[in-house]
Amino acid sequence: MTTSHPLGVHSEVGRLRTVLLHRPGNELRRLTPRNNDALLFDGIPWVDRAQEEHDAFAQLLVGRGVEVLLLADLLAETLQLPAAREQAVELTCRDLRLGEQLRGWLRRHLADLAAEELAEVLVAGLRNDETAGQRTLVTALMAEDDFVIDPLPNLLFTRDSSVWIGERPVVTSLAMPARSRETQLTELIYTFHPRFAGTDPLYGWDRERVEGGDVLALADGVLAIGVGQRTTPAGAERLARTVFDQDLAHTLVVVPVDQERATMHLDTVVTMVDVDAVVMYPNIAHRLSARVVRAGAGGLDVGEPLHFLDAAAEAMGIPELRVIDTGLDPVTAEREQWDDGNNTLALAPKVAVAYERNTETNARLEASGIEVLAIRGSELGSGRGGPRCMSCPIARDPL
Ligand SMILES: NC(=[NH2+])NCCC[C@H](N)C(=O)O
Repeated sequence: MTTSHPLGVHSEVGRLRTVLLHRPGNELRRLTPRNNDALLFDGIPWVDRAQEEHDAFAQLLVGRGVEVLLLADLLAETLQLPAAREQAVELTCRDLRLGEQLRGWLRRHLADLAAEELAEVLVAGLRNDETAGQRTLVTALMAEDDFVIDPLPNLLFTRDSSVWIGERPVVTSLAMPARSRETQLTELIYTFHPRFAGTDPLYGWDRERVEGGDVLALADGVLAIGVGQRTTPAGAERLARTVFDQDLAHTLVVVPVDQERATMHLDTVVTMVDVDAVVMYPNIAHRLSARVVRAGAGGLDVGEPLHFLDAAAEAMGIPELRVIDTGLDPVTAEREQWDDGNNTLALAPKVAVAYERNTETNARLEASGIEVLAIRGSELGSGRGGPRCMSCPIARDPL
């Protein structure tokens, strides 16, 4: 293990020191052609290969001196603590679909599991036919393969279920039913795990919707927040008030994003690759707008809509936010955007991890002086997320 660095994130591109990943596991084996849409996957991944791809991603990061924390390890360690276990069991069993009888059994069953086993069930879920032959009206009427506890295949995208703003971990609040339980787990980890003792988590899983994929740390004190399919206007407002009150940022750049699957988060269309440069989906680059929001007397001071690049540059206090011109024809651009070509993870200024399949976008990045570290992702990508989605930076060096 690498030596640990002070926790905190003040930019998108400062040298990455510590990152939270989730190695995909049995939760992916729950996907079927009948449930994959609801579980937000566009296909049925070959799980062994997805794990190999993910291991290679993690190895690349370790090779570059990044400390990789795995969510399942942190969760199992957290669940060693009785208070954490109790909270986990209580929240999981709240689900109304269970009914009182099954809930009672589930409480006892979960309470008896060892920490690693409990972590596994919380992530991979539990099917009706795995309830040890419980005979209740609910289990009798549910199909055998219905879930009593839903699996969390999108835990892979650790970017969304928490985000560090300065020295504070923010527990987000996810919009889609298939993901809402994820942040109960990140909240547990940040609240109880000794690695995070002394940090003070913000926000919470049961608040107005904010997803980490919509949050970009443009510069110290300046955040961009996408509002669209996932983060709601009310979520952006609550985040603004929270970060201003806590002095974690002075400016928010609020960016409306089309409410479509292809652009479910801001980071599916724009990510930073240098202190003053972004890679951006060319088909919308000209029409992405934003409002600059600052703390005002008695509330929020909300600016008029500007072009995103102008709003961001103004907020960052720089003359221009450069766009790496990927110059792609609209069809290639659309294909590579769908495959997360714009979803790069910066390891340092001008160094970014990207999916290898987006050859044209990557070639243009290289031509603009960005070192591209290409990873395979044919299986990982079936959940519609790239290197940035699959990583939650916990420590980056100041710029
Ligand atoms: N930050 C991101 N772009 N995350 C991608 C998340 C993909 C995931 N299947 C979902 O629909 O939620």
